[in-house]
Amino acid sequence: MTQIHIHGGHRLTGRCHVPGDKSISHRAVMFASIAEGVSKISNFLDGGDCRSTVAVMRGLGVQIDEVAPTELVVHGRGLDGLQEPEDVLDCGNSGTTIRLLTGLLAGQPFSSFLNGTAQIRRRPMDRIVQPLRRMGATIMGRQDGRYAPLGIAPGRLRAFEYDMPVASAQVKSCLLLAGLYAQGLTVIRQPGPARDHTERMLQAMGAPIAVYGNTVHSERPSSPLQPLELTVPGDISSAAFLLAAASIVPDSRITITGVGVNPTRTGFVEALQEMGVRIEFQNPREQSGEPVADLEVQYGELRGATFGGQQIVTMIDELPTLAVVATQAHGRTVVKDAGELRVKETDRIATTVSELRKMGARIEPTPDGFIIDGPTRLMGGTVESHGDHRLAMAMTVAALAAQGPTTVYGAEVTADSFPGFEATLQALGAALEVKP
Ligand SMILES: O=C(O)C1=C[C@@H](OP(=O)(O)O)[C@@H](O)[C@H](O)C1
Ligand SMILES: C=C(OP(=O)(O)O)C(=O)O
Repeated sequence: MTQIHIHGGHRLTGRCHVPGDKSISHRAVMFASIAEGVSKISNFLDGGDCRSTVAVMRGLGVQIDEVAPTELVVHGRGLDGLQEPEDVLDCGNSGTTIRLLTGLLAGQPFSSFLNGTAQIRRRPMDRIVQPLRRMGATIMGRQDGRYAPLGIAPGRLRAFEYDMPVASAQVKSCLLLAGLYAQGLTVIRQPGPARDHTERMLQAMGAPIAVYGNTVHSERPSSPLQPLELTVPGDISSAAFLLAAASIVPDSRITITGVGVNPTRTGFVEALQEMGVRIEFQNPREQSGEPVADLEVQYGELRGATFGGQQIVTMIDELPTLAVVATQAHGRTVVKDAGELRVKETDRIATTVSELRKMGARIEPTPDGFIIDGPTRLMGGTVESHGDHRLAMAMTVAALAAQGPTTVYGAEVTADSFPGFEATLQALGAALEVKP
């Protein structure tokens, strides 16, 4: 079990970059697989979750060449070219992989079986299975389709209209993909603006995806999808750990280059700004249909704030890290409307509270979030990841601002989404070492 040993209090300075965006990397490989022709994907995220997607697409008969770990060439097989897999498709720890793939596979003329780790088998799948069944899909799973493993029978789908009960880009994307294989026009209404990488990428490939505010339409393309030539922007969800660290370790000032700043993903940056952190967007540009900028952040005085409503979906994966920052802010920080945190890799409300309390934080769980009172002088100690990459990295950030040394156990999971996390922090001046 990998451990990270951290000595807090060393300021962070300099420039760095973060690996490619996880959400965009997953989608690029999946969508390139059903395009007609050869796609080139650069700055692909070479992390555990996206490697699961590559393995699954290979299992469906797609040739994917790794020119380098972050440079992929995908030989698209066209909309109707996927092949029946010979074995169960292993989605590893990745919710995005299993949920998007189920939508893609529900309308195929062959059977497939999807599974993952024990962690994936605990996460809810009824949110996709129920609407897909309404489209005519035949999907089996434990507890009537609530949990993986999932078995998908050959299916003919019909379009439908659906009001999503939760703001989830995975559910939306799953249904839009199913819509590409359904007869008629599928209409999806989302309660808030969840990340829109699926819409942007499929539109750029020529798919008939139309967006009207929070409503998205999908239907069967009348011509083949065009292949991609795409450089994946840096992952703002990975940048969040560095932004947080620089915000709470005195005298820090860093610049993170090439970060994707799609407005459906910038909630954490806006939250930090609301708490008083100075963050500058420099050199704004567009890269492969996504907005990108360099982000400069510096340490400063922080104040507590309240976050809820539609802002939550734009920073859902960053909320454990926001809790860490809130321990250093003056006054009370409240996070509400974030019940979705309970069904991620771990129950992130419970695990964030239990681990931060070990370092002396004043944090209370609520059914749909947490309440943090600050500022608190965090004390170094022994904490664990619970097998959750976001938690391992959030606790490392807490340790950087703490008094005395900290050990984060179970830290091998940082590579699920941010390979090079520890080395990036070391290069910025953090005092930490990794023990395998
Ligand atoms: O679509 C995506 O790429 C993702 C959507 C979010 O999940 P939900 O759709 O369950 O909110 C997020 O938590 C996950 O890390 C990636
Ligand atoms: C929730 C996450 O991912 P997934 O749902 O793809 O497992 C995450 O990366 O924080």
